[in-house]
Amino acid sequence: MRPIIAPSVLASDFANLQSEVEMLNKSQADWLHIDIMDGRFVPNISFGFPVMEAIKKHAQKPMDVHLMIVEPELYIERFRAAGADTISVHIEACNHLHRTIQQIKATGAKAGVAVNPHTSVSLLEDVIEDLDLVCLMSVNPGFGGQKFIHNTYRKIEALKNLIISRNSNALIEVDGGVNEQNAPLLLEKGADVLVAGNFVFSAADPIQTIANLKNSTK
Ligand SMILES: O=C(CO)[C@H](O)[C@H](O)COP(=O)(O)O
Repeated sequence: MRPIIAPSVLASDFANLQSEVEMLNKSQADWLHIDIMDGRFVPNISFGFPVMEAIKKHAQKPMDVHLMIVEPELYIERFRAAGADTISVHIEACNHLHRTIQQIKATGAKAGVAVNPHTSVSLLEDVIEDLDLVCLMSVNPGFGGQKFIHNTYRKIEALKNLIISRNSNALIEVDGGVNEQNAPLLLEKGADVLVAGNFVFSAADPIQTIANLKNSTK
């Protein structure tokens, strides 16, 4: 099966956000990946509800929202109201992960959990059946344009085994440093969703670059 491609709007030209979103509408992108950073969970601040709502006004594809914030449970309903179709919270930011996953599902959004490079996927063992998505961070979160962390391949395999053993429907998303070179091996290991920021938006032809990622084969 072809991968789901989710370009990260974080790497787009914010001064021309409408045309960037229209470009994604025309492209083979499946989802728009929306990175929310609070300056506390990660050492960077991206954007919040008004920008997300502006994106939603023009987007013709689902919004995949990655919350890099502390206490995400305080804002789940607002992100859903702002247009999130999938909401991922960080396992490292949740004291009551099971409750937060149920809270996301109660809004009607798909529920995801994001996992930092240092966090073992084995910690998802008791919630994997409840998840629609696991976002494996292949860079330390907070910034686009970083180098892909190689250990991610091993984590995809471990996560895939966990998903199969628990009969879970969770998709495996890889986020950070994804490009045309590493995409085939990511897919071979079991990735379903590829997030790409700089690789797409710095390309001379982003539409063609998205098509190339979409056509990556195992
Ligand atoms: O979550 C993120 C950063 O925390 C970004 O989505 C991720 O880094 C993608 O950007 P790039 O493809 O440029 O690495």
